[in-house]
Parts: sequence; structure tokens; C-alpha cells
Amino acid sequence: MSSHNHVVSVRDAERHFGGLRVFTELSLDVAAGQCCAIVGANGAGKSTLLRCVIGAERLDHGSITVDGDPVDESSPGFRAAVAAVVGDVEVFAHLTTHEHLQLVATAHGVPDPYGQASRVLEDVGLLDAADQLPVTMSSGQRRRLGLASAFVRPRRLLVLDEPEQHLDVGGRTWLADAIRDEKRAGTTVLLASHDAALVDCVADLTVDADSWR
Ligand SMILES: Nc1ncnc2c1ncn2[C@@H]1O[C@H](COP(=O)(O)OP(=O)(O)OP(=O)(O)O)[C@@H](O)[C@H]1O
Repeated sequence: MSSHNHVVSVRDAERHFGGLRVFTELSLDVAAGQCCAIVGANGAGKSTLLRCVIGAERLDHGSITVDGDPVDESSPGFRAAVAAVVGDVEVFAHLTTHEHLQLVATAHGVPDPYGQASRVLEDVGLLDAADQLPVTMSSGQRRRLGLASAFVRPRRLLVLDEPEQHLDVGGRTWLADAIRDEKRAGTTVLLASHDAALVDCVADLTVDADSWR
């Protein structure tokens, strides 16, 4: 099938580090509004694949397209389409939570950055931390801020690497609801996770990274 019908298409992908072949001959398609979950043991290669999808790493062989175009993290169209929470969110030390989100919203041309930042802070349960600086936040709050940074901006594809990390029980329930809302809005979600309950709740397609080697 043509990669055109899919938001994400991975074709015959290979990535290796020296003699370590993380994956080879890997192909994968995810349609609009669908969630693909990558599961598997520590070191299986989940993050490596996600980093290749967002353009933070290059494949050694094969191709990845987003909306039919090759991954190019410096292209304005690609950056507008792809929101990622991979690793810790990078923030300015001197900006509050609310200011950080306003900055991201402004950079992505959101019409009412102040209002949008407030709405998303409420959605992710961070209103109480709106005026805090990053250094004063807990690890779970930082995780929520990372997710908020993706939710505050437009997106066609949401890439989440172990988004459940550091979240409390309420946070995990919220996360599952948020991913379901994303799908309903037509956003494609690519998720790496160790949380089987989350994957069960949200995934239309599950890929087992343990089978890559
Ligand atoms: N830059 C690198 N140089 C060398 N080896 C690397 C590099 N990045 C990743 N690896 C190796 O590639 C393999 C896959 O790592 P990756 O981080 O993708 O796994 P993962 O499935 O995301 O694991 P986890 O569940 O622990 O997050 C691991 O064996 C890792 O050590």
C-alpha cells in the first residue's frame, strides 16, 4: 500500500550502533487518528525508533515518512506537524511553567497563547504550578510540563516515549484519556510504553520491539 494513506510510514528501516543491530527490515504504518504502541524490554530499541521518527537520529537504511514526506526536523512543515515528548522537556530556567507554555504556543502560531497555556495547564493538572520555575518542580510535575508542551501546540503526530514515567495513578488515568482525545481529534499517536494497562486502553496497533532482534 502507498505510504500516502498513512501519517507515519516506516519502510525497511535499519539502525545499528557499531556491531549492535537494534532493528532491521522494520516496516510499520500508522493511519490518521490511530495509536501505535511500541512495547518490549529495556534496550529493545523503542526510543531509537522514536528518535528516528522525530529526526533526532538517522536510520542507517530504509526510510520514514510523515504525511508522505521524508523525516526532516528542520523543515517548517515537519516541525508544525510533529509534537514529541521524548526524554526530559527542555525549558528555560528563568521561565515559569505558564510562560514556557506561552512561548511554545507563540512559536507555533497559536492565536491566544496566554489562554491556551492556561487551558492546557488545567488539563494536565498543573494550575497550582503555573508560576513555579522549573527547578522547583517535582519529577511528576516536570513530566506533566513535558506533555503540556506537546498539547499546547498544533500537531498531526504525537510521539511519546514512556509518557507514564513519574506519573501518579491519577496522572496515568488522565494520560489515557488525553491520548484517546488525541485520536478522536484525528491526531496520530506513536507511543513507547512499559505500562500494559495504558497500552491496552489506547493502542490500535501494538508492535513488540523484542521481536526486532
Ligand atoms: N548512541 C548510542 N550508542 C550506542 N548504543 C546505543 C545508543 N543509543 C542506544 N543504544 C543501544 O541501542 C539499544 C536500544 O536502546 P533504546 O534506548 O532504543 O531502547 P529502549 O527499548 O527504548 O529501552 P528502554 O525501555 O530502557 O527505554 C540499547 O542496547 C542501547 O544500549
